[in-house]
Amino acid sequence: MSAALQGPRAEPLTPPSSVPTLARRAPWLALAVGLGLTLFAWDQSVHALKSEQQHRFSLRVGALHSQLADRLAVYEQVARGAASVVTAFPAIHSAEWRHFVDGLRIPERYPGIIAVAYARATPANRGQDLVAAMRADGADNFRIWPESAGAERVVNIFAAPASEGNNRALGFDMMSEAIRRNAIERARDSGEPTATRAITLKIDETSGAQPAFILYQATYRDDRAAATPSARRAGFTGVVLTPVRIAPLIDGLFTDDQRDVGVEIYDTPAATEFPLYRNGPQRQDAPQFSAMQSLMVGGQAWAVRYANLANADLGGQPWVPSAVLVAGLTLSLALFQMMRSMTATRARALILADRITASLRRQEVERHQLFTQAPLGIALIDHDGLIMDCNPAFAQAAGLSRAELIGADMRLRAADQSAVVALDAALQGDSGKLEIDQPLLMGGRRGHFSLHVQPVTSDREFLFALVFVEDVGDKRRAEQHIQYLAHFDALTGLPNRVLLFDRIAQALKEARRDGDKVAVLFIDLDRFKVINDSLGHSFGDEVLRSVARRLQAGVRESDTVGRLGGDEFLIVARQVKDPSDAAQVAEKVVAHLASPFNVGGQSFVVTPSVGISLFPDDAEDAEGLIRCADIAMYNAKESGRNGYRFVTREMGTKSRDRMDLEGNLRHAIAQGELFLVYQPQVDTANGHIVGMEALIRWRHPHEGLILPGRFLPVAEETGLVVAMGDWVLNEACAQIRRWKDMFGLDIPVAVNVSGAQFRDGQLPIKVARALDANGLTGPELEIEVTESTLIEDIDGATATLNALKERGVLIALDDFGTGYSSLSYLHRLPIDKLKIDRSFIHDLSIGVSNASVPRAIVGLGRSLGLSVIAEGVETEEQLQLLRDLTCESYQGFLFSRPVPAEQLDPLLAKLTALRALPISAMPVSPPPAQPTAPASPAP
Ligand SMILES: Nc1nc2c(ncn2[C@@H]2O[C@@H]3COP(=O)(O)O[C@H]4[C@@H](O)[C@H](n5cnc6c(=O)[nH]c(N)nc65)O[C@@H]4COP(=O)(O)O[C@H]3[C@H]2O)c(=O)[nH]1
Repeated sequence: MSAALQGPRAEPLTPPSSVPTLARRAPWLALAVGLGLTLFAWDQSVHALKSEQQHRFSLRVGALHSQLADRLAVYEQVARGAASVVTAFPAIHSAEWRHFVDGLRIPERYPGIIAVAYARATPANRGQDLVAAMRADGADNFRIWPESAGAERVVNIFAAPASEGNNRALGFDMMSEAIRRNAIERARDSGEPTATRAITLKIDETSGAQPAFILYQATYRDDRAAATPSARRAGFTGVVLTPVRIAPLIDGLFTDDQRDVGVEIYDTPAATEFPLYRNGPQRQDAPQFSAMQSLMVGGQAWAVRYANLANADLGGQPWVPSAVLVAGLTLSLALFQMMRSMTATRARALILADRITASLRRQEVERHQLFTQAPLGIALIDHDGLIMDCNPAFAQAAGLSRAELIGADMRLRAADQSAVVALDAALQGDSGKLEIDQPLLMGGRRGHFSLHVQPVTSDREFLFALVFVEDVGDKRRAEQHIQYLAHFDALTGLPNRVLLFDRIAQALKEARRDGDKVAVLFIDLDRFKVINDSLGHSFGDEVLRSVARRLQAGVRESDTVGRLGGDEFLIVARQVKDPSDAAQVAEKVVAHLASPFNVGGQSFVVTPSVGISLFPDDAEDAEGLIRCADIAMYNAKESGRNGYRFVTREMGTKSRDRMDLEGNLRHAIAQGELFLVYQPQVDTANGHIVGMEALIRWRHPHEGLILPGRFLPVAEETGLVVAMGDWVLNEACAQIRRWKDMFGLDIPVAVNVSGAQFRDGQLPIKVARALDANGLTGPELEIEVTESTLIEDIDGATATLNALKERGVLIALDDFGTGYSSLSYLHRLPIDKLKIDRSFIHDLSIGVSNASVPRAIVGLGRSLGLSVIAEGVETEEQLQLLRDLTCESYQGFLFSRPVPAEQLDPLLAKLTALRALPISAMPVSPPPAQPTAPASPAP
């Protein structure tokens, strides 16, 4: 198949170069833009969230800071209030102080304030007065401490609510300690609430450091003293002090929902290392939001740092950035995917388009190849009958060039009118087929063409007509040849059986019409098988061709000579008025074949046996006539060959008998109807029995004894002869065994084997089995085979004979002298004995021959070292002649007919006795021939 006609190859699905780069990159660009926008939106949403949270944080910080400032202001108010009380009641006693402070309900309302105390300023030298006054007020153990002091003392005289710690602080000179002193002096000078830096309160010194501060509010002798610092210093009477622990102060300030904001307080804005207060566990290094605020506490600047703790709920919608991110990514990827699939679809579409285009191109090429290379002639004809196009095969069939054909008017130029009709029909929409034995177009080549004219339409509209042309010349010739082979004999060229039947049928039709007779002559060549077997098939074929020529030359033209097969010919003679007309034809046949044939340098005579049947006398159809002629031919053969016979009623009966015989023979073996007779073979010189030949007989239940000449041909034709031969072999061996046991028989018994047994290939095995079964060694048995059997397949026969010889049996060549072959093969065969055919012995007695053949055979035997026996010796004269020829032995009616085995027992007994005699006592002349009469009908 040409490459153009091959199917499309599987191509990889890669985008073709025609898909633009931009289109291929578009999904990636879209993905990049999508991701960019997503990140931007996410960033914006994060910023918005942060701003919102920052704002909320600021609001909360503002609220917290105000709360803190407010509380401290309230605490300052407490100090101020207490100072007002002291100013109003300078002589206030400790009980009244306690009463006043208890009324403030400090623990509940002012978390972190440890006490509200009052310290009185007194010059150092008036300290004892103060102690005395205090003791007089009920504080028995009151003393001022520490004792070493400056010129001015400010001594803690009242502290409420009463507690062990507060009581312990009584008498403490606060000017003795720098931080306190500093604060008191600022308080004294300013008249405003003044706080210390962060300190550890005296009451906490033992229990552990807790950041605290003390808020001082100075008291004066009268309010006017507050006008200037010096006036205030002059009118200074003491200070109200409120020690405050910072942690409780702040802790109590915030509600639970405010605790997610971390607060750190430092007492100096510069030192933010160690906080006075921290409400979170640890300071966060990088809190999300933080703010530093300052706070004035008693004239002391505090720094307050606010920061959102990790768990801070700053409101807003924190999920929004994540949602934006997820949505953006999803959308970007979806867009990417969609664009990719759109690009892939487009790419696939382009690939498909490419493929379809390629496929269309290929189809175009294929159509063109098909059109140009088609062995069928194709022409396209338009609606005017003009040739639009045609392929080379059409041009070749037409015998014109393509240029001459294109545009030619097919209808005007067609040489055959039927082609014009078919074309007209096609132009009208009808297809048609025809065969023409003309040129396709006038002026073109003549040929035998098969034309098929086919209109081509689309939507019922005629497009053009197609004319297919096939040159069927060769086909027709082949068909004619096949026809010829089907009806004619390939070897001779004569009509065969099929045509003969046809010719007879035709002749019968004519004869019925004209009231004539038809004669059928069945011709079989005598002894043709021998020619074929001995001289070879090609020789036989040449003889058959020569016979055919002579037969044809000898009949009228209206008669038919045919060959049925093998050496059987048939002549059908018409217009036969009388049987004598048929006889004349037969005589002519015999006469024509009478003169010798010369084939391959050899000259010989072939004689025919002819059987004649007549219509309507003998049969009314071909089959019947041939069967009758066949029967008549057999009769002619039986009657001595080389002649003709008309079929008779009796012949028909005989033929039927033959068929009956075949049927009965099949049962004969099984029914035990066969038996053997034995004919002695005698030494010509001394008359001693030297051997015996076993011969088959059939005792038919109705017909009595039947000789082999009648049933053997049937057995051979049907193949029954093989089974029959097996039986003979076994029976003969069994008889040898019996005779051996009875008389110590030591002469061979001969058994005939047919050609079929020989060809069977099993003969040596069967012989060995028969010998073994009867305990025989081999030389007791002699196998007789005819010359023609050997010549059929000389190599196969040699092998069989050698195998038999190896087993020890003797071989005799039967009917010797009747064959056509040269005798050159003899020395190659392991033969022991030649048997001169009885026809030569018979000829001796009637003086036809001068004994040249028997003499030659005896001479041949001697030269080859073979013994020679003559068959059919009936007279003393024949015996004498054989003695003269020094032929060693003979068999024949003269000595004994073939007889059943038991009839030979006396002879064999005698033979045994003779063997026992000394040689001198033996008779010199042969014993008188005493043909033993057969027990049952003479065999
Ligand atoms: N006119 C005349 N005939 C004599 C004379 N002496 C013997 N004959 C006959 O000559 C034939 C000799 O046998 P054959 O040539 O082998 O010829 C045999 C042999 O070819 C064949 N045949 C016989 N028995 C068998 C057998 O068992 N197997 C096969 N395959 N063939 C057998 O049948 C042929 C005919 O056998 P038979 O009828 O028994 O005929 C026998 C025998 O009866 C005589 O003096 N005058």
